Amino acid sequence: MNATETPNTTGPVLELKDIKVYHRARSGSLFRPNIVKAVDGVNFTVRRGETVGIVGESGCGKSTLASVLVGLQEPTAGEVLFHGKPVSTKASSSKKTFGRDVGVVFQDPATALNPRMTIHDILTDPLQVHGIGTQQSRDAKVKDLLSLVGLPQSAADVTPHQVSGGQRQRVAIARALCLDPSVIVADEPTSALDVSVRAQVLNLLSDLKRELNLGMVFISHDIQTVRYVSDRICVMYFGRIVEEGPARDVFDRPANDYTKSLLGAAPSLLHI
Ligand SMILES: Nc1ncnc2c1ncn2[C@@H]1O[C@H](COP(=O)(O)OP(=O)(O)OP(=O)(O)O)[C@@H](O)[C@H]1O
Repeated sequence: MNATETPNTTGPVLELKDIKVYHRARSGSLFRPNIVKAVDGVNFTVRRGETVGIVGESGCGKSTLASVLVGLQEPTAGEVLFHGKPVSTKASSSKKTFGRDVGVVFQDPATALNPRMTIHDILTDPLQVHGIGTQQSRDAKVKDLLSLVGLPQSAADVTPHQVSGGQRQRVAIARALCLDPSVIVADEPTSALDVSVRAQVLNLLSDLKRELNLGMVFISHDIQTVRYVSDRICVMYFGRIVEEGPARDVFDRPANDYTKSLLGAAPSLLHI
């Protein structure tokens, strides 16, 4: 992606403009293809120090949107702006620059982390790939990251499968932070975790956003979880954002019928 080298620090760090991702469905024919509009004209902005929550039911396009946000998918139409400048996933050298500035946390740390690598190596690998630092400075970075995410220093020497699920997700968060990104995209980061540790991971993400002044995009099917961490909420339905606003307003005074139905169906915060 073609990220800018001289960031504009006052405006949004990330901006999506009329993003569309269309797929050709298997059910169509060669001459009359059926088109699936996975994302259909999405606009939103993320500023440093704020969490934007994206919520919607399965199939509404959240994962597709996440893959556009982290540069894994080229949109059919629309523009991603990073620090005010357009980026393109087609330009591979600049994609690397953008990739450094957007950290990603996926749903399941058990599959997202290489089970054969020690946590030390998992955390130094992105630094090595980008040719950043010396062995000594990378080792120091691992120490800083482990304490930042609340893991003991001894965790560096073990593999992901030797720590608990909640600790594994902390490792994944540390890895997302190791290149000092300005934005984190967290796609269902607590859905694969035990209920008992979900709140801890959510609190960690909120603390890191504040401490590091990160922009954060938090994606979940669960409106209660999204409410817990988000400053602003975008409600997605069939590829579109049908409601957007400050988390409290969306929660207390939902304007859209779909948002109301999501809220009506949501379990209490105790279940997150
Ligand atoms: N490669 C593809 N080809 C055809 N249709 C696709 C493709 N990828 C996604 N879709 C469709 O696009 C829509 C949005 O999918 P997406 O996975 O983004 O939704 P989601 O909200 O993340 O759902 P989930 O939470 O279940 O993953 C769905 O109808 C899905 O079937």
